[in-house]
Amino acid sequence: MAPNPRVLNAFRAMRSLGIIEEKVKPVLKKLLKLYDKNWELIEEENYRALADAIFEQEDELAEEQKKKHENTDQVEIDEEAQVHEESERPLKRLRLRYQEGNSSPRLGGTSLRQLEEAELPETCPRQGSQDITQSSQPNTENVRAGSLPHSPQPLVRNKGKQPVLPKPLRIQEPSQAGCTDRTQPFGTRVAESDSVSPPLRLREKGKEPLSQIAPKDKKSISERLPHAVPLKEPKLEPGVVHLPKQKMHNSRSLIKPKDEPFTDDMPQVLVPIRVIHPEALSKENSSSGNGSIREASGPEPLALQSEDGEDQSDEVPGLSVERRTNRELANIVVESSSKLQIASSPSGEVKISLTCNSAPGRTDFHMPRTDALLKMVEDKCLRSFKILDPSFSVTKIMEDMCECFLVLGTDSANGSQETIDVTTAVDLLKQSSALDAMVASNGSASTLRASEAPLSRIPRLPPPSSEGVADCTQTDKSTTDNICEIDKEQNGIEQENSPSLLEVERSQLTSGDLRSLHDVNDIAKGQERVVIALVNEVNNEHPPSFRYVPQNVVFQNAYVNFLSGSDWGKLLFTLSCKQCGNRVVQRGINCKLQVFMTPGGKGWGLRTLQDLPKGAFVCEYVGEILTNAELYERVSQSSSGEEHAYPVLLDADWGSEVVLKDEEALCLDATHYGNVARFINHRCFDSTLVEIPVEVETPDHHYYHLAFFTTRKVKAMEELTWDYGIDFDDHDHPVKAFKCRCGSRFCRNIKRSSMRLQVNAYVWFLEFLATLAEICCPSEVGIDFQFILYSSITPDVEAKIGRFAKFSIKLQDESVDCS
Ligand SMILES: C[S@@+](CC[C@H](N)C(=O)[O-])C[C@H]1O[C@@H](n2cnc3c(N)ncnc32)[C@H](O)[C@@H]1O
Repeated sequence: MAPNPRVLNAFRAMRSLGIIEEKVKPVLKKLLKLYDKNWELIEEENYRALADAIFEQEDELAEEQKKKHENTDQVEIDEEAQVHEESERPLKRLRLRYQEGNSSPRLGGTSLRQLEEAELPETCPRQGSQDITQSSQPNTENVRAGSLPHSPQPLVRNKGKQPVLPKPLRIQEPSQAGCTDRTQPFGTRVAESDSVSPPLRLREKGKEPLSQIAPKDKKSISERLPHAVPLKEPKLEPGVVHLPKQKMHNSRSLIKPKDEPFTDDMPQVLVPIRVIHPEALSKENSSSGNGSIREASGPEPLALQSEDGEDQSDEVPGLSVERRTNRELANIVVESSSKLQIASSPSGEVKISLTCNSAPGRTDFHMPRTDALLKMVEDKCLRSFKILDPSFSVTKIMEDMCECFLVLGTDSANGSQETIDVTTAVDLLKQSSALDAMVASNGSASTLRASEAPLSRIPRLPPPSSEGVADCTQTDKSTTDNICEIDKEQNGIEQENSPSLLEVERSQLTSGDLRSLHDVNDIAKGQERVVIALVNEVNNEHPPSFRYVPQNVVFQNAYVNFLSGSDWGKLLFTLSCKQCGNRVVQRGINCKLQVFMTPGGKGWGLRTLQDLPKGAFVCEYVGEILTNAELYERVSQSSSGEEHAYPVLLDADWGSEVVLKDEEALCLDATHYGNVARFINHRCFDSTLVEIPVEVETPDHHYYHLAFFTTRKVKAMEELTWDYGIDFDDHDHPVKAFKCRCGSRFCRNIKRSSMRLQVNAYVWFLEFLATLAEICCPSEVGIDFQFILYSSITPDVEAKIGRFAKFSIKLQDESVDCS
């Protein structure tokens, strides 16, 4: 009998991850049984469930073996335990989470045992309710999730949530007819003087009572801070964008993007992130000028340098000893001259090992080097890991996954040694943003981290001071020409407090750039692939004061976890799901944009100079990564909300029962440091952009990027807008929302008659249902929704709803009670 092609495909998929058939077979059998032969569940996400189940089984086997070993030699136990504890801790913690019924919202993170316990129909990742909340995305044509009648978010998040298997992203880039991914909204600012601008608030989903995320005994930042923009989920072309999970937000929260990352099950090691800056790959040629693609002239400036390496963990309340230790370790590793080796033996075994030699001459990291710490590094890092099976090929994976011109080592085909010196690897890595992402987001424990050392990382900023950015505002305002001079003192302060930051910026800017804060011909000062001009044809307002950074920067205590694991299989598998989204975001802005003074009183805005297709990546929301506590501090210290109109909360603890403290939860504040996204204005309805969270460095939920994608075709010169999700009726908010001038038909800031509101609510609801049906019931499944529409609904709304075949619409001359 001919082999089942689906089985063969499964084998093939696993083979590409380095898993041999012998290992696949039993697990596949089991899964098929569990899933009642529902192949789709197995095939989803490039066989993620299968791969995870295999990995899980391997882990369990290893655990068993370890136990056996422990029983036979008690003496060895102690030593072994010491050695293994560090690397295994994350896994243990992970399991603990599962045991506690915490997150693991995805099938991918579910063990076989769990699968057995689970009721398949319930856990089906395609089940409507989960996917719906996850993916309902506001869009011109579809429901604005934010306006949907969501039920209140339970206090305990995600408990009982069914696993959700995100579909692989299929990204289109603007240059190639569109891109996709996930973005995130942000804040508000006082455009005119009629209101105080609140920080960007969570996208309020209609007027639902949104859940309290904070512990009862303590007001979280989201409660204390004013308006924030809630995350809304894009509903782009089915199959094109993978939509993040959506959560309810406290209407007082700042923006909290939700996503359903792929690797809830991955082990974590808490170490400071050392993000490899996405180097632009090949630069595209073009003419310079407004919005044009910048012509490449040599290598892209290397990105931001890392934090200074100070033992800041000590300053961070609540940081565990483990975390500190890992931070120290990481610093030490970076500090040392390290050698990363990836090798495959003739028998096919692949090993990754790191050797660390103290480099006494180096002074660029401030972490004190002590013998004890170095010893720890040696104990815990100088190990080789058996990684994968014989069919695993470093070269192939790297080439396949990163589409880069990286060729690792030699003679992989004949099984001889492939060895990459870390320096060589780093040089090569610099040329591949995708590979950067891979290393950054999944670097195997302490192994790959070493390779980051020479690369750029998220810079850590000194606290803002009165002489710092704020002064620059003054300088900026007083400048009459188009250039805002940087306050000299600011530089001095930064130099003193954070030499690394200055160094980073120097590496990014020409000496001429260093002198100017804003160049209206290119506010990005050459840091983006494109030139972004700023024009003001409306009034005399000067360019705003902030420092342009193309990439997020870390402020003070913000602590970004670096998820890692010693399992390359997991690493690569995860990447295979995420690479597209990450890559498109990391490549940076690729379309022609312009900052302009809006004629409608919204202040500066952002527009496109070229037609954009639906689903095109526009830009990332870049700012300072702060803890919520730091943001609160900033906001409470500022006299007006205006200067803090740009923060966005990251939903750092979604997918977990654990409520992060304000000292741990993160947000992005583009007030002082930001990119072009800080100019994107709010629009209540029919906004052109949607925000999508993208995990680039780490698949945990603590930190991620926010990327903006178009929700529809956007014409050249159209303003790019985003629904901040502000509840303009929330008058209890500590900070009053700005008066919305979005001008959209369904502006939420316009007083309407109750009848009108009722109609609006009803329309929103219908749109929601339509989206829901579209997402969870693809065409092959019919849902016969019967709607009775209020007859005064305009023909275009009717058409919009009517286009979903699943809906049959009946018009009546009766009012509909929307409640
Ligand atoms: C993230 S900033 C957007 C850029 C801002 N317009 C500027 O000039 O820098 C958010 C601020 O812009 C203004 N804004 C954004 N959308 C608006 C809208 N629809 N109506 C009025 N003001 C708006 C508000 O002052 C808000 O606090």
